[in-house]
Amino acid sequence: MKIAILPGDGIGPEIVEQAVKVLKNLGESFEMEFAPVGGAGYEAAGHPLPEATLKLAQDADAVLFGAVGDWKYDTLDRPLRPEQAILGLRKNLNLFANLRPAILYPELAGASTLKPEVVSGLDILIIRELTGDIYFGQPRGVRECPDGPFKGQREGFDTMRYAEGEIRRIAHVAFQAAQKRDKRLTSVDKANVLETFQFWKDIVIDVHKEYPDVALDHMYVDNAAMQLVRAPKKFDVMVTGNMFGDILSDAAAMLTGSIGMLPSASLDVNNKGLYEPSHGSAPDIAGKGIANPLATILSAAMMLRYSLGRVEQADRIETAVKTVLTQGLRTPDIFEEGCTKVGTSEMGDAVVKALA
Ligand SMILES: NC(=O)C1=CN([C@@H]2O[C@H](COP(=O)(O)OP(=O)(O)OC[C@H]3O[C@@H](n4cnc5c(N)ncnc54)[C@H](O)[C@@H]3O)[C@@H](O)[C@H]2O)C=CC1
Ligand SMILES: CC(C)CC(=O)C(=O)O
Ligand SMILES: [Mg+2]
Repeated sequence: MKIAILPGDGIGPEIVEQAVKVLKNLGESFEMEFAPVGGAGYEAAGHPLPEATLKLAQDADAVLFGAVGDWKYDTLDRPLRPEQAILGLRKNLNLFANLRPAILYPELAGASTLKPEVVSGLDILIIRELTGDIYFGQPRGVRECPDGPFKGQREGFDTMRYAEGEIRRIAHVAFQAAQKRDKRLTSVDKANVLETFQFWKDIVIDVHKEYPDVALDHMYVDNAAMQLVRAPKKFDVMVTGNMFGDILSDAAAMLTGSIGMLPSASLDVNNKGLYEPSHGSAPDIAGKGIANPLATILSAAMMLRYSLGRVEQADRIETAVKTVLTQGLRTPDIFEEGCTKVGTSEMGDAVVKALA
């Protein structure tokens, strides 16, 4: 079984190192091959997604990804910017279904910025469509404004679009996920303003006919953002488009105590996938040895569960993460009085030690 390991930039290499350490201590021999991606890809091969890296990802059984991006690349032409690597991987591997489970470990109830009673017991699943929407829609660019009061000036523009088949397939993923949980699905849209999301809503309602056992409701994205911090436990599964899902899942991350706790799986139709923490490359803390590696370690667990058919191994990792939290070990982002502050590598070592 071959895993492509793409550490990327910033804290990417530090946190991926911990997940690799955990994988190597499970008592199974996974073939792992490393390749540069993002800014590291640009430095190594002049492109954020070098051909060899893409081929490795395509040929592997699963991809473990760190994060890409650094402020120093923000002035490059867009096709050369590090973020194009993760967008390119998602598109080339058809990873249209992004699963972001926001679970609050009871030990971290006090680490959340929200009151413990608002978040304790939280277990929601955000399903984000990942290969469509305004992130990929064409045309886009900067042009001369053709009309209106700003005619003749430069304007920036992007295109929001969703094809029927794109909405149907993510809706099926969401309904099926809800069937395995509390059978409640909230579709998040902006149908009151956007044509694309009225269409989204209509298609989700149509797909619902095939899942009568799931209770479906609809919520505008602005209200959803508010409800996520007001009463997050009311949600079971949420499904939404690429941009809204990007934003809402970062908000949901804070319900779990830190964005360093939120793993993700990005899957194709056959459950082949790329696994990465939901956060970015955190250049502000890179190289300091303080990044929380748990989201990445939990992403590796998702990889074992969804793509590699090693459910028991995934369970072992998730139990080990619970154990280290019970032991009171905390990276600075989730630190509270009375706990033991540890760095990235110490946290990785502790998870390895806790593997039953
Ligand atoms: N999938 C990817 O590779 C993604 C890449 N990015 C890129 O990452 C770079 C930084 O973006 P930001 O907006 O700052 O988002 P970010 O998620 O990297 O960081 C936001 C804040 O969260 C903190 N943080 C993130 N992960 C953490 C962890 N594991 N432990 C402790 N603290 C953590 C950071 O220190 C920062 O204060 C940009 O270049 C951006 O484009 C952003 C999101 C996703
Ligand atoms: C860098 C972006 C393309 C992605 C992002 O913010 C995300 O996937 O959460
Ligand atoms: Mg994001």
